[in-house]
Amino acid sequence: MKPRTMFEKIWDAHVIHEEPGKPSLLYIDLHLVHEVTSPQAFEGLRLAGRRVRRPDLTFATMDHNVPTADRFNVKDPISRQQMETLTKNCEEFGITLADLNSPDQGIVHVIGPELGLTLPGKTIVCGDSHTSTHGAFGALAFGIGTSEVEHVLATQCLQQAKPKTLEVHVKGELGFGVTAKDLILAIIAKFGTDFATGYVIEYTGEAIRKLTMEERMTVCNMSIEAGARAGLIAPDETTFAYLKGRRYAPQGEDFLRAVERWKQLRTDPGATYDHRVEIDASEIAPQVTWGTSPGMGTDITGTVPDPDSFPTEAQRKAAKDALAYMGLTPGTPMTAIKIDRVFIGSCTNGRIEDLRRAAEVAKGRRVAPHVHAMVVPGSQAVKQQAEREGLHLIFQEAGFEWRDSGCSMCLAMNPDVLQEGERCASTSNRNFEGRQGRGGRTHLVSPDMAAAAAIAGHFVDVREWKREGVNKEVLQ
Ligand SMILES: CC(C)[C@H](C(=O)O)[C@@H](O)C(=O)O
Ligand code: SF4
Repeated sequence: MKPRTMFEKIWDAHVIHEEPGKPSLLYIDLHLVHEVTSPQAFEGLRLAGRRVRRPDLTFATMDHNVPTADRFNVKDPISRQQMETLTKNCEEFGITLADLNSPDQGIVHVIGPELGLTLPGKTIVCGDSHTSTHGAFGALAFGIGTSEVEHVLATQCLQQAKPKTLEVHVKGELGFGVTAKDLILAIIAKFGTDFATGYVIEYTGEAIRKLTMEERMTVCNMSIEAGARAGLIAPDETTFAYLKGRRYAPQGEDFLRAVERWKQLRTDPGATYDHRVEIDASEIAPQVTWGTSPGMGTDITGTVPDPDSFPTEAQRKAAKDALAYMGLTPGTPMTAIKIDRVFIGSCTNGRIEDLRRAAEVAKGRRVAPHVHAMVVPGSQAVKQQAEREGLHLIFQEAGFEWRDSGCSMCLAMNPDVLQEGERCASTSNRNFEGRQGRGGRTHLVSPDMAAAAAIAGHFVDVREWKREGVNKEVLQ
């Protein structure tokens, strides 16, 4: 048999029908549902008198609209309606729902892996662009639109044009204090926000193999910000160890058999990708974005760029507009940018390891007096775990707010929003105009960098803070 990439193996195993020049019909193994993109889909089913084809392969949660300070007090009428509608729909159609009372509730892309719903080799869809997160397990996972949500609910199948394959090879090793978030931000800054349009990325190389599952999720999460349909990382011992014992993962003998199958998923030697790019992890510094797209970022040691330094007219204009919106002046050192708010959370960086990293930086220090900082666990399970480890106390003692799980300030769909002109160090994945609130200014960073910025009141090179023997007081 011809050598195949991991993408081709998963694709081939799920194609139900194929015709030249037409999209293929794919079988979907797991359909994740949240309150924002599902109401019309269920309504469509109801109008057509259809049932959900596989309620057992469908799993729902509420995340975008959930208030994180007082979660049962949903004041916004649209938010409340979306959440109530989801509850009603799940009851009527027999779908398991992690609602506000459930210890399983959380951001859809955090709970799927946590519960072991996300497994290697599966096809996974959700009406949400960051479904790419689940690719960290070697699952083909991508976002779909509301009409497609309805189609999958009704049939458990989906029409899809076959994407091309792109290898992003990450050689070397990430340096001290440099995280998976910095890696993906650097990849997007280097190759652009559309370099992977039409492709499924497979991340390969030494640096990727060394990442933990949570770090791999951070990388795959932002594949969509590079334009990719999905991101994939081959499952290995790290993956299997993470999945072992998870509630919905195969158990006992079944697990061992599954591992044998999952091992076959990796790209065969000699298989070719449609395109390939390479980056050296050892050359990456902690990143901070300065603009209004995730690709507009630079090293913490750098400066706000001069729009005139960009090669094309379109880029020059985009940079100029972005700096005007962000209220930044070319040549300003990144470390001189003062911030008002800090948000640590989201499906990019709201998992336990992210909170541990941030807590390590925050420990024994104080949030700067002019900064309002908050930590929002990605799920209730993450929250429980963090509290067992005492991380909440570290954060609270340092002056961070400690919240309940939800999308929170990743996007302005709940009470956590930036005010006009406020500047935020955020561990989320999008820095578009108005993303965190009208007129709000978002700088994307790692959890480590966000925690350090909260304390200093401006961006700092967290590597300095992490080096042993350094006098903390002096650095502040
Ligand atoms: C609300 C939802 C449809 C949206 C998405 O698809 O990604 C949101 O999660 C986001 O991050 O912008
Ligand atoms: S945390 Fe942000 S990116 Fe993730 S699903 Fe929620 S809104 Fe979308």
